[in-house]
Amino acid sequence: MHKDHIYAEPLAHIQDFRFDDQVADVFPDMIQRSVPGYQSIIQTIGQLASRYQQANSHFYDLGCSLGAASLAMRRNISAAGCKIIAVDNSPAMVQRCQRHLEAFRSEVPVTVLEGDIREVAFENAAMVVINFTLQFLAKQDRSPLLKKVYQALKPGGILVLSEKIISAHSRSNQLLVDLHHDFKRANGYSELEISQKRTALENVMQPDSIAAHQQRLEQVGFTESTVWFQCFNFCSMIAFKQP
Ligand SMILES: Nc1ncnc2c1ncn2[C@@H]1O[C@H](C[S@+](CC[C@H]([NH3+])C(=O)[O-])CC(=O)[O-])[C@@H](O)[C@H]1O
Ligand SMILES: O=C(O)C(=O)Cc1ccccc1
Repeated sequence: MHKDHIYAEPLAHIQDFRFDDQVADVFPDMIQRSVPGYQSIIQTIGQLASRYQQANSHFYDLGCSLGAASLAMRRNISAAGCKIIAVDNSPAMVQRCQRHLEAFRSEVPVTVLEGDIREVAFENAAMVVINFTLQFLAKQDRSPLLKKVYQALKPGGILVLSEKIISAHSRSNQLLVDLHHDFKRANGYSELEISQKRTALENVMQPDSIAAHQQRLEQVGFTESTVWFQCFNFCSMIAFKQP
């Protein structure tokens, strides 16, 4: 596995973070060392696929990167006529995701699409996963996407939404950010790596608060949602479409 050293040396000019070849090559290491609970979240997505599968339905992985959530769902689907659709707009990610999925055998078909999740049409969904992707969309694009997801879900279907979050209170927000930075340091990132990556993400990733997410989910039609995971400033929610 390739180790992430992208921000290890001082950069004269820190460019906005992009999901290019350089990032795709180190992505498993980067996400593992940067997102507390990432592995547990992926495993739980598999468990949820097992519980919420419906025959003849679609499972979407929006902003799939290398397809970790798709692989977890695929291992857990046994119902007839199911299909996974993984979407990402980064050619570097889509290329590697395709290869990754081909490396393991399965009965469940997976289609990997290179495209913008704001433009792709969804239908017939038992489960939609948006694992750390909504945070990269402009704020005004978030509700329209979630509305589209709500409309594509079958009765009894679920959305799994994982996000980096901010807290509205500055003291708690600062503590969660500090604890996250401790986590990165404990995983071998230097102060320079932490601060240069933080700068690179500043313009491209705008987290919402949990309250803002809950309000948006309700506004697009989800009458019930719950936070099932939180560690520091990272959380994962499940939103339900009524059966
Ligand atoms: N508009 C867009 N359309 C399609 N893809 C997009 C868009 N914007 C960003 N992306 C894609 O969303 C992914 C976000 S990473 C997801 C991890 C994965 N879910 C995982 O479970 O390992 C999270 C992170 O790096 O923090 C990248 O691959 C982008 O190319
Ligand atoms: O690294 C960080 O500080 C993060 O917020 C998480 C992350 C992980 C991988 C790509 C972009 C952001």
